[in-house]
Amino acid sequence: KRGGWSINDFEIGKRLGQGKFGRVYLAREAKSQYIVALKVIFKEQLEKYRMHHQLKREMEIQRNLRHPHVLRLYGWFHDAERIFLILEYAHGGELYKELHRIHHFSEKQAATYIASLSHALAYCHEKHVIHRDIKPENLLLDHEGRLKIADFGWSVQSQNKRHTLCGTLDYLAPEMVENKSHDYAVDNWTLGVLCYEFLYGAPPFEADNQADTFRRIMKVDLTFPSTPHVSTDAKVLIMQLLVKDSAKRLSLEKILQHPWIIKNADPNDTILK
Ligand SMILES: CC[C@@H](NC(=O)c1cc2[nH]nc(NC(=O)c3ccc(N4CCN(C)CC4)cc3)c2s1)c1ccccc1
Repeated sequence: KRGGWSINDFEIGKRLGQGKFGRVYLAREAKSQYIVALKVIFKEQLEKYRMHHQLKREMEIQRNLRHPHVLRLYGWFHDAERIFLILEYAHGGELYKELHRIHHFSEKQAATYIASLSHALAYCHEKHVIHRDIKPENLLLDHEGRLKIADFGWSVQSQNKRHTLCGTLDYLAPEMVENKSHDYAVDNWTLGVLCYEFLYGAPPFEADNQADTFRRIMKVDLTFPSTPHVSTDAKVLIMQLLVKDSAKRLSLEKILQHPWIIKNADPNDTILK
């Protein structure tokens, strides 16, 4: 399309999500009738949190990411006070709402999501993109229930200390909590946290307040409720990911070869590459 998009090209539908920097609406491109999600970010908010240039960088990255488990950013445009992102529409909504609705996922469902995330993260790491902010709120489901990592503002958000402090700490790896320089392995830690939460319905280091969550993360204070629906293999994988020394965490490749993943992940759902 020459000359770029404008808000007049779209019919806006219901509001889908609300975040710190903006809102997401269901929208339809008028000529093609193509359904998208339109994320509206207020420039004033961006300036206030000095996020503008970081947003630009993240948008460039996200635009170049093409993977079945990464939500597409088709394009963007802006007007005087807002920036609009044209995003893939994920018909199934937010994964964490599904998790809270059924309390926990089966081992097959949990393993499928962990395999999908591992494939998506391996792809992102090839492109030198570290997610750093994976949590159930950033995971969406498409019309077939397949996982999509959303919210391109990944390093934008995790680099902003204020945001992390007011958000949940449950997913932060020890090196993030200690504010050390971190590398790709933070995502492997997060996969361990997510695998635990998918199976037990709550993250492993949950506590009544931030200080206790910090302490539990730093100590890797990991306990498994005794429940019949979680196999030993699942616990072994979680223990191989929730390792304080980031160099010792299981690699993404090794996760995909793990007996629990091989046994439980649905090969159709975890699209290769
Ligand atoms: C991940 C957070 C991020 N979200 C996005 O970028 C988002 C991008 C994007 N694409 N498609 C979405 N779909 C939905 O949000 C959605 C929600 C509920 C749905 N259902 C309700 C229950 N029903 C039974 C089925 C249909 C269906 C789709 C979202 S959210 C964000 C960031 C900043 C501000 C707002 C939102």
